[in-house]
Amino acid sequence: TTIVGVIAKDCIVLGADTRATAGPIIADKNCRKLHLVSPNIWCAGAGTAADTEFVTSMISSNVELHSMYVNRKPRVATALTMLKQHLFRYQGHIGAYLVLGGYDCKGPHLFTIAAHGSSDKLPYVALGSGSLAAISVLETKYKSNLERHEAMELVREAIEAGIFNDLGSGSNCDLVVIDNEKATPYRGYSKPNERAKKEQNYKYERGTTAVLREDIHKFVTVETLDEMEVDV
Ligand SMILES: CCOc1ccc(-c2cc(C(=O)Nc3ccc(S(=O)(=O)NC(C)=O)cc3)c3ccccc3n2)cc1
Repeated sequence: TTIVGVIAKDCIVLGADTRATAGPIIADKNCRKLHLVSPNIWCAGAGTAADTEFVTSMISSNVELHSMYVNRKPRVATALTMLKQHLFRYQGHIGAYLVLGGYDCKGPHLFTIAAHGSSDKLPYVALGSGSLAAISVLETKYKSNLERHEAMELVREAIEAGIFNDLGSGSNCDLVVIDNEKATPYRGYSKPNERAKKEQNYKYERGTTAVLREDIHKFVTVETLDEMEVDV
């Protein structure tokens, strides 16, 4: 998995690859690793898929309940605290490594949260097995006050570094851009591994291959089997 987050001039951009693995097996070539927490808060997840999906879904519900209770739009800090406390309570046994990003009344916010409940607040982050490849791109090219499209391209390049240099990452790049008005998801923002259209038509007419012999074996009943002489 490669997941990244970047703070730009007027928005937050989160990105993720779409490969799900089970050991050496690719279990899903187009899974979703960007999760909606609230209309203005999203979370990218690395680690155990069930854990990242469930913990973000649970916090999404609790953030909505809290928002209704206090009668205010959700804050990123609220989601952060709920996630940290829940993950700390389970002492790392919930395998969720998260990049939490959003835009609230206090402006843009970007955090990483590790499975044990520790967190960091940073201008750009990368998590997952592809994070070393991704962070090398961000360290090289990140600058403050990136324009929206610049930040989207930087995140795409960081995710594709993970896709092409980490076997645990692959397939496509999903993005979500969050500004002070709305969040815009881009499912399949880039698809650098799309298979080219097949050059040939591999459908052959019936009869192309000659039938040399046809033996039709009737079903053998148990009685027939008993009468049959079988060489062992
Ligand atoms: C008391 C322990 O507290 C901790 C604090 C921080 C981290 C941590 C984890 C990561 C990290 O991303 N680990 C990680 C790797 C692969 C997948 S995966 O999903 O691609 N593969 C598997 C098998 O989970 C997920 C997460 C990380 C990455 C970049 C920079 C810093 C980092 N720090 C771990 C423990």
